[in-house]
Amino acid sequence: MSVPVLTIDGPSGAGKGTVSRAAAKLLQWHYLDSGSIYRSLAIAVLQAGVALEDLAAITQIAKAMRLEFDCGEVLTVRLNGVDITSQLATETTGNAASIVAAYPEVRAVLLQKQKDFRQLPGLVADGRDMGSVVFPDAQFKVYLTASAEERANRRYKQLIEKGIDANLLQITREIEERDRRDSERATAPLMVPDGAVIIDSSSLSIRQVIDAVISLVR
Ligand SMILES: Nc1ncnc2c1ncn2[C@@H]1O[C@H](COP(=O)(O)OP(=O)(O)OP(=O)(O)O)[C@@H](O)[C@H]1O
Ligand SMILES: Nc1ccn([C@@H]2O[C@H](COP(=O)(O)O)[C@@H](O)[C@H]2O)c(=O)n1
Repeated sequence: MSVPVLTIDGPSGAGKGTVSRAAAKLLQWHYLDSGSIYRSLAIAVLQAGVALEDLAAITQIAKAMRLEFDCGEVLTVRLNGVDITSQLATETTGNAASIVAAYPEVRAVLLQKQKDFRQLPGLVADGRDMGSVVFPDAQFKVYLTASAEERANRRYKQLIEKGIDANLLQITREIEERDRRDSERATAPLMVPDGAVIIDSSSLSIRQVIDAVISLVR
């Protein structure tokens, strides 16, 4: 029997990470934060001073980069041996990640790295194409969404709590731009995967969403 997978896809700020981490903990399954792979690549590209249009150099960096994940209470990521956790959550990183993630060549290089997370006793995988491309045979699929306004408010609060300077209007614009780029790209666009249960969390608490997701699996 194949290793069970619960995929949680959706737009930025819908609550995928929060809900996926909680679900993985409750189920005692592994956790894949696929966005952090694209974010790590974006950091590597920015650190190397490579332009976000330079596909050949970006693909090379994607092939060569060495990532280590520590999925404790807080996800820790090391890029080529250096802890980059504090840079992962910034909007600069997220926006650059969404640009490099649009290249099919880059996605092809990173596909196997994501599939390798499928280990017993099971996996909760969070991203944009988990249920459609990376784990199309997943036993449980969720598409988690919320209104752009609610997602921008959540992101704003999250950044302020982390002590990161933020502007609500700018975040709203960036979320809408990221939604557009992620949904309109030709390869692995953000979409509701076949067989996914859609949860709109705009007026649900985090607890209510976690309960709904867990009840699908149990
Ligand atoms: N149902 C909810 N109600 C209120 N706040 C929520 C809810 N779900 C998540 N949040 C909050 O919204 C913020 C964004 O959540 P999270 O980082 O999990 O989203 P995400 O979908 O993983 O975003 P991204 O794809 O950009 O990483 C967090 O501060 C989280 O606590
Ligand atoms: N499966 C995925 C996951 C992420 N991306 C791209 O990375 C950006 C950052 O992702 P976060 O979930 O950490 O916000 C996101 O905007 C996507 O462009 C992806 O393409 N596929």
